[in-house]
Amino acid sequence: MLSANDKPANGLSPLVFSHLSKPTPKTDYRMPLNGRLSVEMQPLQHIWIVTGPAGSGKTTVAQKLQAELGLPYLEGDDFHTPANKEKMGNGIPLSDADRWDWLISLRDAAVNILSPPDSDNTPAPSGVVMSCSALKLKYRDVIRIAAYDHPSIQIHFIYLKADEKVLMERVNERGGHYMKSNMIRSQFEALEDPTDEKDVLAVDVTTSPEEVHRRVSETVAKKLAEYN
Ligand SMILES: Nc1ncnc2c1ncn2[C@@H]1O[C@H](COP(=O)(O)OP(=O)(O)OP(=O)(O)O)[C@@H](O)[C@H]1O
Ligand SMILES: O=C(O)[C@H](O)[C@@H](O)[C@H](O)[C@H](O)CO
Repeated sequence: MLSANDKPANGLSPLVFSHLSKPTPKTDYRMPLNGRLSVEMQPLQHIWIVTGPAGSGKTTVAQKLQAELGLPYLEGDDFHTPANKEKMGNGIPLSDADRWDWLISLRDAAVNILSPPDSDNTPAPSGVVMSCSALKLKYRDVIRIAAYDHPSIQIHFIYLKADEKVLMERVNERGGHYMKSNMIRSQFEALEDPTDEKDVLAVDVTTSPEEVHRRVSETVAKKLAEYN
């Protein structure tokens, strides 16, 4: 159950850092200096980050969600350097240092999609869906910086929850992907379960893809209804 403090108020971003102090909303210099909209009136935009260890179904879920919401999509795997992919393909887990630039580039790509240059003559989308394992709290915090810098951005992690055995089976059956089942143990070793973080929507994915999609759709719809 949400408390009044959890509800988004008047277009201002709710604080997504559960462990940092609340920033004073800054003037957004993307707004025209003589702009008629005050910072508080900027439309909210959502970043939906489908998260979880390898094999949890991030790509499967995120693609369906982006189609359903009609939003642009960023596939986290596409942002890894060839060196990172080669490392994972050779069964070597990524280090924090390997993941740092990847997380920053993914976050910046999401922010850029939400703020197309005026010259594009395209309206800014109301959100973006991305897949990103974001296994540790500090990795999720790298993404949360987007909302810290842009108070109109709302961050939502959709955490796909399943145990190691289930993911091992799924990845074993999947062909043609650099990430093999020998990496699942290390993914769980790195995982800091995000379920209790304020901006996390946890979904049990130990069920069929159709049921997972239904659960995710329902969870996202409920979250969006809080903004009405
Ligand atoms: N609910 C499900 N039930 C059974 N199999 C599933 C389910 N969801 C996804 N899969 C299958 O499990 C495998 C992993 O799914 P997917 O590639 O979407 O996961 P991922 O989290 O994006 O993985 P990675 O992080 O390694 O890229 C795929 O073969 C996919 O078809
Ligand atoms: O943080 C990581 O170790 C990586 O991001 C992996 O999770 C992969 O990108 C993905 O899951 C590969 O299949």
